[in-house]
Amino acid sequence: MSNETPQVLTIAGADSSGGAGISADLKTFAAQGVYGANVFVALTAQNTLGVQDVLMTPPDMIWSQMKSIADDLAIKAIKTGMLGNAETVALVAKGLQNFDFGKYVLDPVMFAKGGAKLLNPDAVAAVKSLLLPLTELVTPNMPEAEILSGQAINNRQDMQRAARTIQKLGAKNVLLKGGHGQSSRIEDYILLADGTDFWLASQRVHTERTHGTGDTISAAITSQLALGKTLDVAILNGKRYVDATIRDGIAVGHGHGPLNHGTKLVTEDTIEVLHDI
Ligand SMILES: Nc1ncnc2c1ncn2[C@@H]1O[C@H](COP(=O)(O)OP(=O)(O)OP(=O)(O)O)[C@@H](O)[C@H]1O
Ligand SMILES: Cc1ncc(COP(=O)(O)O)c(N)n1
Repeated sequence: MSNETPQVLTIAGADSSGGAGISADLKTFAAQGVYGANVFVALTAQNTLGVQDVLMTPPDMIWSQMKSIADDLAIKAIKTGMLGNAETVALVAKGLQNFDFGKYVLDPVMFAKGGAKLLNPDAVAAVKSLLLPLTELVTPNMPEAEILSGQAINNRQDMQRAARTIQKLGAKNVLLKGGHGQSSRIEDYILLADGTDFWLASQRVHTERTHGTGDTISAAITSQLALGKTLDVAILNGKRYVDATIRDGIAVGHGHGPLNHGTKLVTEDTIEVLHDI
């Protein structure tokens, strides 16, 4: 790593199986060539089969971690993942306003792949009112976008409408991820601050090994922003990276296995950029 290596931060939860949360973020940061710092807001006892236990970090300790980083490091971009409850959401929002951590990518993690709740339902209002207005980009999956927008999503028009609603709540730019579902073609929708939009389409990899896809794409985009890329390029490069980590899979665990963050696969041709669909 050279002296020019940008520093980024993740504020999220720990996954003991190493596939999602802060583990996925740090592996992605390293693969993208940035330096990653971390604030642990929760520990989870978790594996590829589910979440067995959760321990939230005491609020004072969350604040101390943020302050320690702000006092010493030069963070260029930040992402948040699992935040757990409304108190932590409010504290992180205060930290984002108090310290300069650069451009902010919000992955509004609500559930693990197996369905376990990673955000109390009563914290959704705090995410909407306190975090969305601070974001450079928010990256909901379909169920999260339905909850944030209050609108059902059954087709592409619904995705566009939900993204517009989320933007009206204060998010500058929106990436609505299309990974959920069974269709063989996956379409992610991007609505930018100036009202322009585009889709990123790819072929679904038919695999159970998708633990941490959301963490990985948001961490890759955060890295790309810290490296100075424009948002549209950052999103495309983030999508290419997560696609390669899924396509070049590894066998770990007995359920929703993790991604291959160390992949050397280059998948430029597998992602289509579409302005009209
Ligand atoms: N089976 C798959 N094959 C190819 N790409 C996928 C697959 N599953 C997800 N992706 C891609 O991975 C990225 C993350 O999408 P997804 O909708 O899975 O997010 P997520 O549900 O937030 O992930 P997580 O479950 O980790 O929170 C998206 O760009 C999506 O298109
Ligand atoms: C600590 C933590 N953060 C985020 C996720 C979401 O990832 P996934 O939905 O792929 O399980 C997770 N399972 N655990």
